[in-house]
Amino acid sequence: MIQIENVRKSFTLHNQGGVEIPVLADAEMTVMPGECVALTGASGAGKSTLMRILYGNYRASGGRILVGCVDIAQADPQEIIRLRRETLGFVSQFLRVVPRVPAVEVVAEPLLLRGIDEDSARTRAEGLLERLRIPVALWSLSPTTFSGGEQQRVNIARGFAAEYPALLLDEPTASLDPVNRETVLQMIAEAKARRAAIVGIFHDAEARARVADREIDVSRFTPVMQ
Ligand SMILES: Nc1ncnc2c1ncn2[C@@H]1O[C@H](COP(=O)(O)OP(=O)(O)OP(=O)(O)O)[C@@H](O)[C@H]1O
Repeated sequence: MIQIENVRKSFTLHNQGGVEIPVLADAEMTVMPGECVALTGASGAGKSTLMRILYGNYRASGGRILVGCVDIAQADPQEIIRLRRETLGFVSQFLRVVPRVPAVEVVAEPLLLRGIDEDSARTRAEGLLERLRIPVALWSLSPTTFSGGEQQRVNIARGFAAEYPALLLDEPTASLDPVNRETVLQMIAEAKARRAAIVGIFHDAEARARVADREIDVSRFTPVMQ
């Protein structure tokens, strides 16, 4: 479902004399449907960079990144938008809050974009908010004023709403209490059971051990300095 081959990435710092920072070289990885792969490695190894490349936020300097049959390294912006709508979800660490949009609409949006009717989308969104213990009184409010953990749960509800075949998770349990953390681990297990291919960064070692089938240490892709 997700396959990367020979991926390279270096950053050019244009505002600092064009300095090149090589971050990844010869990165390879395959994630099958129903599998969860955890990216590990020291701080600065390139875990977030690899996730952003997989989501199409950063363009790889070379190589192939297949999600389904789309090569993200070559895809144009329209193809990436379609891929994100139909195939690839991303639960980032922080919710990008749009003022005045109620939490329930934030969660339902990916479903509406897929053409699901408003009532069904809303029912599913409410079900997820309830499961993640967001108080009903907050559903119709913008998450702008929500606590860190509440925002993270709204973000998780949004990421899991559409049941994507491929899912990227960046620290999904980071600021959660034990009960909600347990719910999220269960949701990840259910996504695997419905054959989603998952790539995650989990600093929480116990969570990682519970959901990940394999670990890939990203430092093995650190370029050798000449
Ligand atoms: N936009 C950018 N411009 C320049 N350099 C960047 C950029 N993003 C990341 N880097 C560099 O790439 C390297 C890898 O960073 P990255 O955030 O991917 O590491 P990480 O493994 O996710 O670390 P952490 O566990 O601390 O989040 C770092 O040296 C960082 O400085």
